[in-house]
Amino acid sequence: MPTSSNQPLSTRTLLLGIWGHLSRRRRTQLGLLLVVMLTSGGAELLSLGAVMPFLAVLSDPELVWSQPRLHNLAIRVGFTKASELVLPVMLVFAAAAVLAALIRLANLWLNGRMAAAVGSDLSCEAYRRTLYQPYEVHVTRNSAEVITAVTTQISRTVVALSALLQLLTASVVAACLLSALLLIDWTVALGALALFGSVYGLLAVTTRRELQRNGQKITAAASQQIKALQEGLGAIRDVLLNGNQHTYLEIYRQADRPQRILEAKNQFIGGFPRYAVEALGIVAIALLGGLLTLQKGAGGAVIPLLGALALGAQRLLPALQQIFSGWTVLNGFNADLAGVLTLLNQPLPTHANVADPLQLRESIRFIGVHFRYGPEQPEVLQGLNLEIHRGERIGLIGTTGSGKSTTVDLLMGLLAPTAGRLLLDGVDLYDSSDPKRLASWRAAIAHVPQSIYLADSSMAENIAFGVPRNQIDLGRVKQAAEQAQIASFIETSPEGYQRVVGERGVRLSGGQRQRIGIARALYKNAKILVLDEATSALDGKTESYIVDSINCLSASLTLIVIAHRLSTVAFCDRVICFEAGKIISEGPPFAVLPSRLK
Ligand SMILES: Nc1ncnc2c1ncn2[C@@H]1O[C@H](COP(=O)(O)OP(=O)(O)OP(=O)(O)O)[C@@H](O)[C@H]1O
Repeated sequence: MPTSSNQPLSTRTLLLGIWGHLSRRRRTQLGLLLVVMLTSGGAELLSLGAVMPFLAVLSDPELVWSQPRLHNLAIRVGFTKASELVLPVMLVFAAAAVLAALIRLANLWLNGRMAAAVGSDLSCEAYRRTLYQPYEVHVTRNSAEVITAVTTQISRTVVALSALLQLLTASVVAACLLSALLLIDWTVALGALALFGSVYGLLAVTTRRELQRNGQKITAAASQQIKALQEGLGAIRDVLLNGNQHTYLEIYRQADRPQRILEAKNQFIGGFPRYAVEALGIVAIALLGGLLTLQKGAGGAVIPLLGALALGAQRLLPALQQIFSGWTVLNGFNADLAGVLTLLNQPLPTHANVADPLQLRESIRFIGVHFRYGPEQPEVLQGLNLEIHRGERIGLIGTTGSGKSTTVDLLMGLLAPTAGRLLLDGVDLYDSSDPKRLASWRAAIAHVPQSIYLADSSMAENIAFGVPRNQIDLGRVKQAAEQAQIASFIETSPEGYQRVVGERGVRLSGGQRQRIGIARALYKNAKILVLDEATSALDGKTESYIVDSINCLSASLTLIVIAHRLSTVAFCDRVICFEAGKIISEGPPFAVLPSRLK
């Protein structure tokens, strides 16, 4: 399952793992973004460097004018007296500040765009890899956890990436500001670094564990929240009948409340040092001001130095705070990064996914097939031996849970045998020399499952399921609908095949949903048709019309019908009866069914 393990990987390892999934183009863009960050830092350096001359000229222009080097430079540029220096120096200072702000702004915008682009790449890649997982992976997963991973965890990963980019920008800016402060007064710069560095360092060491622990709990609660929503809304009929909304609300609340509280806690940890450190900064500057005045005397020499240091601190402290809060976000979202990385690390199948349908010539054969849903699970099929010939109509019957649906899932290549072999015309379905064999076999089969999933789109789109809207063959849709005995119902509505069925087909009856499912399977025009309790909601007359039209399809159509209603399989060539994962009897319906009907 795509959640983090109990032993969290370090944030660095997770980020490197995610980096490994980025395309070369994105990595190049991130490299260019680093250049923008460096420029941003350079601009900060420039604007801070411009403060000293600006304040020096403002506080005492004559002092500057009296410096031989500056004086010569000013004369060469065309100035004649000290007071003329004020305006140009002010303009240079303002221009440097505006330029620095513009570059930071561009940097901020690019950071956001880059985090969004990387987030979208990761999100699509995580979903792509999830979709490509074999069916056995899907049946053992909890869908709420998958939905949480593909939605919430990806969104939180985007926030973490954005925080990382801001952290990097702030680190470059802080390094540049510190270099400027080192040039202005190295003792003060080093003192500031030691003071603020140790405060933030101490906080980082003491809060890291808690941030990560909270993050893990938030992820688990987010998954519980989606589960609670799915359960409450999925069982809405029962909830309304039983009037137990409060029970479902309580389940939801128990997942939601701790999540919000933990999120607030992590946000507080990331934000609270700001106020403490700012106060510390002001105290340090006040102390420094007093000290410098005592040392150098009040007036002109102290003000520019103090001004530059104050401005440096005013810029440096937010940068340090951004580094810290970015770091807290990364650690707090550690569990989400781990979840996303687990999705990204899902292996992609080596065999092809799309292929032309396989033409079955003779038979499908199960030889000593065993199956279990997991290493710890009981055996569901126990040495199944069965041969189905091309064009045969086979009925599968038996007690509930005896393994009929599992058998057809194996037959369709959705599940692979735990032991034994499945042969198509004598060749193993999992023959490794033909990477297209499995996809080609799946393409040859149409299936109507026990519960049909209907998308909240039109009848036509639901029948031609998964076909892009502009490629739907409406003629084929109508033909399939007629064969499935649903055409007259669809055509009575003014919107006809464009009528929307509602989420999961809520606007339809159970029998109508089933007939759309049958029409969907018939649209595929497959040579092998599997009906798993596909007509259970239909009245006997409608069922027999459908069976008649399926029987007329083609002599070469191989039909496998699972049914509890024994009359449904009475038309089959052969009926196979299952019990506890084994075939207990098989033969023509007249031989097998009477004993079952007793
Ligand atoms: N995803 C799964 N994980 C674990 N066990 C499963 C899973 N799906 C089915 N089983 C188990 O496998 C056994 C066979 O189930 P299967 O659905 O094949 O039976 P069935 O004969 O089709 O039943 P029914 O007639 O009720 O549809 C059952 O005991 C069931 O509990």
